[in-house]
Amino acid sequence: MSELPLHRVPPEEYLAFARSVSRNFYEDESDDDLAPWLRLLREPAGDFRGWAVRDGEQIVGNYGIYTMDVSVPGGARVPMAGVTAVGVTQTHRRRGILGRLMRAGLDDAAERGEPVAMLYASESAIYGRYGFGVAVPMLNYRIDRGIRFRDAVDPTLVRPATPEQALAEWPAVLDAVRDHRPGAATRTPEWWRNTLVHDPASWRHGASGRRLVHVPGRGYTSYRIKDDWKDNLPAGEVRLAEVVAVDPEAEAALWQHVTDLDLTTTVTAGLRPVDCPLPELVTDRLRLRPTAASPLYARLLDVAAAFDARAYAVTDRLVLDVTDDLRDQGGTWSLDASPGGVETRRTADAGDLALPVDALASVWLGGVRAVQLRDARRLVEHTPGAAARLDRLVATDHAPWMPFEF
Ligand SMILES: CC(=O)SCCNC(=O)CCNC(=O)[C@H](O)C(C)(C)COP(=O)(O)OP(=O)(O)OC[C@H]1O[C@@H](n2cnc3c(N)ncnc32)[C@H](O)[C@@H]1OP(=O)(O)O
Repeated sequence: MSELPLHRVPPEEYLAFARSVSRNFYEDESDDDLAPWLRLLREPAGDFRGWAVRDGEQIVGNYGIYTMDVSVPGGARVPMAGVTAVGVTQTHRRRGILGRLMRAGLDDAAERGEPVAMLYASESAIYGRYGFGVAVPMLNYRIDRGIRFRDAVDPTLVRPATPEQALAEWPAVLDAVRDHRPGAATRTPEWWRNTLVHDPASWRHGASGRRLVHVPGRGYTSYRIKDDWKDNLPAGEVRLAEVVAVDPEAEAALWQHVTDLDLTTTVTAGLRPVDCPLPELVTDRLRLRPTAASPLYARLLDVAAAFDARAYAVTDRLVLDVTDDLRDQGGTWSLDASPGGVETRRTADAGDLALPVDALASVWLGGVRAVQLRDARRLVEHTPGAAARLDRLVATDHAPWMPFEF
């Protein structure tokens, strides 16, 4: 059987592309529901790239990349291919269509000089084979209403925000947080409008429209409330989109606000950093129930550029013996770093440790410890103590964090 044709999707085909994405996620979105997303795909500032495989007139495979950047330790921003909208029609699965789309997307990203591709996976078993490793582990919290805080913060700090105010002020708050949080991306103007202004009913999943509140210039959150009643008593759920704050007082004030809203009993907060201050803000932490969130995965496309872009905690030199079955990033790399500078280059020296490229992506932002990878037999130490030395080298003050999905 001949291979189905794969092509780069031009903007005039984005509606057919979006319909295909929606179908492959088993969603029945109307063209009206898809309109805000289409505006985002067509936004010149977004520079979206899409690929599709066709069978006759029908798109049977879709794959997209948002042109983004990601913060790295030290505060620099690195170009990043944000892989999204991956799907293959039910009747065409397990014939290698995703594999072909993935190769096309990663080739394009590498040619454009993006040293890393990142994605959220729908199912965790899919992307390791393409060299993606967990780079930003995160937590979800389910929180009881009325949880007690150690130190009460002035509740009047939290103010309602209009979408216009939020559009004007919140991007700068997110950007300031990225200076000390590796792993975070930002949004284009149209993306912010989809986050703050546009709100079709299909995005609400039975909950209210968004409520926007902020500590002006210092922090923000938006949430929906899912109204519910049990035994004639209110049992609503506050569904937080993201809580982002520059300073500890603003963060505490926002948590205090969202965890004591009348007519609710529960707060759900997704995609929190593993060092979220919330458990330390409260006296009764067992009323916070953390579970593992869907992590952000990374695929290194240029090991030297990715490791040269970030800052290091101590001075050391390690040789990493990397295997990469899919692309050209395998081989021995010398990582020669100090708080003052870094040089990552290919070397003929023997490796202090050996690991696959997906495990190297897990270590890149300090999100997963090399010692843990060694203990799981995903990294082999040739020089005793090399894994712990790598951990000391890549250590960061704050854990990596990506506050939103894409
Ligand atoms: C970043 C994102 O957008 S995540 C969203 C991903 N999309 C979805 O989950 C929507 C529903 N699922 C789908 O559309 C499809 O099943 C996809 C896109 C996940 C996979 O597409 P396919 O064309 O079937 O994948 P393809 O045939 O290229 O499979 C490649 C390999 O991955 C494996 N694989 C594919 N899907 C899965 C899965 N869900 N779990 C485990 N392994 C998988 C295949 O078995 C195959 O393995 P092999 O190379 O050892 O034979």
